[in-house]
Amino acid sequence: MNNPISALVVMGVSGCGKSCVGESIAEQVGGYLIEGDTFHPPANIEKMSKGIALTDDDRVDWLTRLGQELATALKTHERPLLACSALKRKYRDRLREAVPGLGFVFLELSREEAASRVGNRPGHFMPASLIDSQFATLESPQGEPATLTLDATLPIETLGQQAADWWQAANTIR
Ligand SMILES: Nc1ncnc2c1ncn2[C@@H]1O[C@H](COP(=O)(O)OP(=O)(O)O)[C@@H](O)[C@H]1O
Ligand SMILES: O=C(O)[C@H](O)[C@@H](O)[C@H](O)[C@H](O)COP(=O)(O)O
Repeated sequence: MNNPISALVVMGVSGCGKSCVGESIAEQVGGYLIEGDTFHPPANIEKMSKGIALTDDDRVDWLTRLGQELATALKTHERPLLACSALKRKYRDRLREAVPGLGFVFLELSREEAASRVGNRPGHFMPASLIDSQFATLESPQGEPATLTLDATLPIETLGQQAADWWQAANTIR
């Protein structure tokens, strides 16, 4: 008997592809994507724009809000997804408390590739100078329940397909 996955978080450091791959998964499964960055309070955006890394305290209310958004989406939409860095175990556990059966897709990327992507992304508040702090904060989710790790250098469509297949397989009654 497998454990079904109710909703999915696409996680990892800035630039790993959470938004792009989240969109691709949503397209492939007919899902509803919540963009976590749009729920940061203005003070968090201001900090990051100035090149100052967020602290645990800065992220508490944001994570609570994201848990609420996901829980609400579960009632109103089929297959909700959340694009959210979710860098630490305790951040992920906060989301799991809000949404039982939550799955995580971890997009694994090197520091160099993440810095290059963020440096070349126009019109975004996140500076490449914060990449080091993202990696310093990151706790890999490998070994945690309902977690899939993918090589974030694969094409976006491939990543979307792999995640969609994994989600579907978890929810197929055998
Ligand atoms: N698998 C990929 N291969 C090549 N480029 C990618 C891939 N995923 C994302 N990108 C590019 O990297 C940048 C960051 O992607 P984005 O989805 O915004 O990441 P995140 O939401 O994790 O910060 C964008 O310019 C995007 O086009
Ligand atoms: O927890 C954090 O430190 C932030 O959520 C951070 O991880 C996030 O990456 C930024 O908001 C930039 O947005 P992108 O992840 O879309 O680059």
